[in-house]
Amino acid sequence: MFLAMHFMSATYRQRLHSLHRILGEFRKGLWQPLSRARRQRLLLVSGLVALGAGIQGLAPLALTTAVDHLTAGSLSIAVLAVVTYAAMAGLSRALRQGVSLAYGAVARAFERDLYRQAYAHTLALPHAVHLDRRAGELARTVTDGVRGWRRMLDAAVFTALPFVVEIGTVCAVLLTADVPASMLSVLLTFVLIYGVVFHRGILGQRASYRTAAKADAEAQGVASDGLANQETVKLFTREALVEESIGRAFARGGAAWDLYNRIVATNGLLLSAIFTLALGTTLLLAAREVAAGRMSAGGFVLVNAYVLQVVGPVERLGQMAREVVQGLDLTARLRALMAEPGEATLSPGTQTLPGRGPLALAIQDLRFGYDPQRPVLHGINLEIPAGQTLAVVGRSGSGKSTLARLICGLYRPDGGALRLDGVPISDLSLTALRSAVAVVPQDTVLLHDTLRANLIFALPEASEAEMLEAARVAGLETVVDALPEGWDTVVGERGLRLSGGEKQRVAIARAVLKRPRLLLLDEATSSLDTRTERAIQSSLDDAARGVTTLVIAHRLSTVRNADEIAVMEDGRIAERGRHELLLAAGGRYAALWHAQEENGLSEHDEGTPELGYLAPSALD
Ligand SMILES: Nc1ncnc2c1ncn2[C@@H]1O[C@H](COP(=O)(O)OP(=O)(O)OP(=O)(O)O)[C@@H](O)[C@H]1O
Repeated sequence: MFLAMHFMSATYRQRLHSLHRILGEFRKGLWQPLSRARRQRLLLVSGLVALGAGIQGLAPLALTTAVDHLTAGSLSIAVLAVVTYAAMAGLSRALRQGVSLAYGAVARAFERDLYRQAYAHTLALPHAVHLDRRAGELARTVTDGVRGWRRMLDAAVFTALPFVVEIGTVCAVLLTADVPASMLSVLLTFVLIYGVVFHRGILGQRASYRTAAKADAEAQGVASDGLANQETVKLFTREALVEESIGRAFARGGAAWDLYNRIVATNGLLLSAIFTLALGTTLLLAAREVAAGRMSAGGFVLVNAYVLQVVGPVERLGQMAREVVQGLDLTARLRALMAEPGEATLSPGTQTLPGRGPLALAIQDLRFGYDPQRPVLHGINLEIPAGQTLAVVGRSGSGKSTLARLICGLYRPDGGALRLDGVPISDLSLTALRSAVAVVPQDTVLLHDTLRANLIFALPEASEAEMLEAARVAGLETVVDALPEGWDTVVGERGLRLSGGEKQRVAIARAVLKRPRLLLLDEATSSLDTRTERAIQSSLDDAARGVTTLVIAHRLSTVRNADEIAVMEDGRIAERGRHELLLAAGGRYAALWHAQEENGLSEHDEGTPELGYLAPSALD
């Protein structure tokens, strides 16, 4: 009654339902993308595992025959039966070992496919998702998830499958052999009690396992935060503080693991007690049958062997449940991540941009906020005719970079429209849009690779001559010449071995090499010293000639020649016009210009290029 209630309860059905859903995910995420050859190999491996389990399940029959013939005095048959028994046991073990070898290759292929698929999906997630996560968190989610799936695959092939085959064989033998029904029902009752106790134990373990794993992940987070800030830690001599907080975080994890181990040990003891009772009771019943002459000595051996054989798989099933539960916990975050829609799903446009050459950009009533409660752009209207340059200037935080991010499709507007050559960018595929646009961002992050690899990343098919020309335009040649390994210099993680200005030159060279139809320069030269900036500015002007360009700049002197200048204020365009016109109007632009002039940051005639470092606060 209790058992029936247990298995019919709503939570149990709910769990079955979620297991069904996960199996669906397993099929979709792992099985379907597998190549035919890998599937066949996995099926072959599973077939061999099942064969091994079947042989193991039948082996006690040979032992029973041996005992019966020994007691009956027919030695030769007994010897044959013993040899068969040993051969069966040996074969089933040998199969297991051989299969492990073949399985290793399939499982590694599973892992490779999963890593690739998971990282491809993660890369395709919207920009905002990446900004919201802590560095390293996504990589950890993927690694844990792949480990979890691998555990579950191991458990399915090496535990669940042999369990089904072995139990099936054992049941078939016990039902066909002449074992009294009373003994079978005692055995079945013990197996069910064992199953339920185990199931409850697993639930208790699961909660403490989660707490322990969470504490561990937090401790790892504290440690990686310390490493990521190593420069600050050293400069403030705070090593001891960081070490202590790392130690405390890991100690919290340690206490949680102690609790988990105690629960596992208690459950193990309880299960051993049930097993001992089951074995003892069944063997006593069998002994009574033998004493009453209703069962042969071989039958007694058979019962003993099969009690062990039933409990063995049930125990292994317990291990499997533990593996699956831990696997599910490990994959939980990856499964959630894989369910998040990628950029292409959120921006399902498929159109391409016809023609070649510069694109006309039209922005109408563009509205956007990162947070719906806090709008950043309040209805922007701008156009850049094909081949012209528009400069956007304004205070820090007024929304200039946000505008650039919307143009590249990194975020989707809340309202209004952006059109390239009359085509709404929401109708374009992201590949078509981003192939046409090149961006020089405020902060350039580089790949942990050589300078050459970083530059050629923009256009892998570019010739050496094209690459060198792009480097010349960006003033990168001088940087390369000064490096001992020239183009083969590895720039360090995120490009940390280069100065800000050097990285910016790589970014400019990349944009030039890409030959875009729309160029976005987001304070592209802000990290350069004034003299270098001026040299690169004129090269950039050459490169931008004939390319539609949107320049975001703080230093107004760098954009005075733009075809049009728009002044942005609190997410609105406050003024628009050419430099001279805006200056004459005496509005916000003129005020900014004069403020920079006073700070020596603007050059008001061509002959006095006395510019200093521009602190962003100079505009505020
Ligand atoms: N990823 C983000 N999530 C939430 N808010 C953001 C995000 N990026 C920027 N903001 C906010 O949006 C506003 C506009 O930022 P934006 O970077 O567009 O300004 P900006 O004009 O380019 O500034 P700066 O000249 O300093 O680069 C700011 O208030 C900023 O805090």
